[in-house]
Amino acid sequence: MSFDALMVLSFGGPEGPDDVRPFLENVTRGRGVPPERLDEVAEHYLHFGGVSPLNRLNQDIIAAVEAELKRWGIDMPVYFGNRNWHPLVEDTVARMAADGVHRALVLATSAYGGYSACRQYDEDIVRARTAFGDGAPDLVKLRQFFDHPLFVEAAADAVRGAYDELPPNTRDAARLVFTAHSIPTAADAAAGPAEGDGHRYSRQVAEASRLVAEAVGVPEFDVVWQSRSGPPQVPWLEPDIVDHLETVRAGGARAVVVCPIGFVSDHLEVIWDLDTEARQRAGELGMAFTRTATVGPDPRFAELVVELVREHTEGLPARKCSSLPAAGCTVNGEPCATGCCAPVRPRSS
Ligand SMILES: CC1=C(CCC(=O)O)c2cc3nc(cc4[nH]c(cc5[nH]c(cc1n2)c(C)c5CCC(=O)O)c(CCC(=O)O)c4C)C(CCC(=O)O)=C3C
Ligand SMILES: [Fe+2]
Repeated sequence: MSFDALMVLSFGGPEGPDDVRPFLENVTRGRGVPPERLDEVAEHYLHFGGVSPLNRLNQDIIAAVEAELKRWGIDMPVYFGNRNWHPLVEDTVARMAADGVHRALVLATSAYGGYSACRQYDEDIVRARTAFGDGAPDLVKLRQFFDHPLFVEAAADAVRGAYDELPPNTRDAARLVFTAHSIPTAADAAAGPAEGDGHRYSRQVAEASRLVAEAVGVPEFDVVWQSRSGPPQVPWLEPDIVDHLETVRAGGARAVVVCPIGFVSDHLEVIWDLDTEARQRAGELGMAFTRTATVGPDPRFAELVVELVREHTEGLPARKCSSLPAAGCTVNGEPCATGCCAPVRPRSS
């Protein structure tokens, strides 16, 4: 099938101190995130001058994908739109329509299923198309890629690189720990098709972690969570990385290699929650700490994106390393299966 364009659809992040509050309001509208948590997160952004690294990193990804498309002789402009900050997906879809785009592919910058990682990007697509009205371009979302060999290989190389950074005398006693964004346990239970048994997000994260550890040849590792939000009485996936470091130390480790397998880019939750908080906790516990690079800047990430594009334009077979479903390919934001990854709204208190 032919497509006129590719849109990279991401989360968005503030570009300066004055953006931080309105950005956070956009992210958390109607989601029951307590104001104290918002104050805390605003501080994290302000610590970096109110600028999230995410937008620039996405621009870098776009430049690499443009070059890779060109290398394959694929003539496809790449657009950029976000859920929560400028350029907002609504504006991008309007610009695409004005440029004469009738049908486009969409890369959501998350490898996984689940409401926040997949279905919410479908909602963004619906919102943007509805805002434009008649004549909005058709938008076909690329599938989840957590077990694509290029994703796994790029992450595995990053893990190898992180081991090399550890003081040599700690390497043999280092523990490999994978992290992904925590979500409410109810959201994880609802992840996947309505008819399925849920937990699509946590299972895919565990599977990606297993594949990467296997590629590196590390037999024992942990999968934990980070960046919990929401009110304390609502259960989220646990343990948290910072708490988990104590368990790692108690197990006799002298160093920890943390791989943020849940993310494509070194965005704020990676550089704050891992490089600042987790690193500090590891130091207090007397452990060496290294955090692996995310895969976004690796040339294999752009190769992966172009492979996903070619699955649609050339019928290229989907390469996968696991037997877990890689769903999330949707048309105009319709769920990929009945009730797939339906939102679990927090009960308002
Ligand atoms: C699964 C998942 C991903 C991975 C998939 C993907 O990448 O899409 C992800 C990515 C990201 N999350 C990000 C930032 C934030 N997430 C928040 C809040 C939340 N995240 C959630 C889940 C996820 N989040 C959830 C269930 C909430 C609770 C509120 C709600 O139900 O929506 C909040 C509110 C404050 C708080 O932390 O409480 C912020 C600021 C940024 C940008 C960082 C930057 O600016 O550099 C990125 C890439
Ligand atoms: Fe988040």
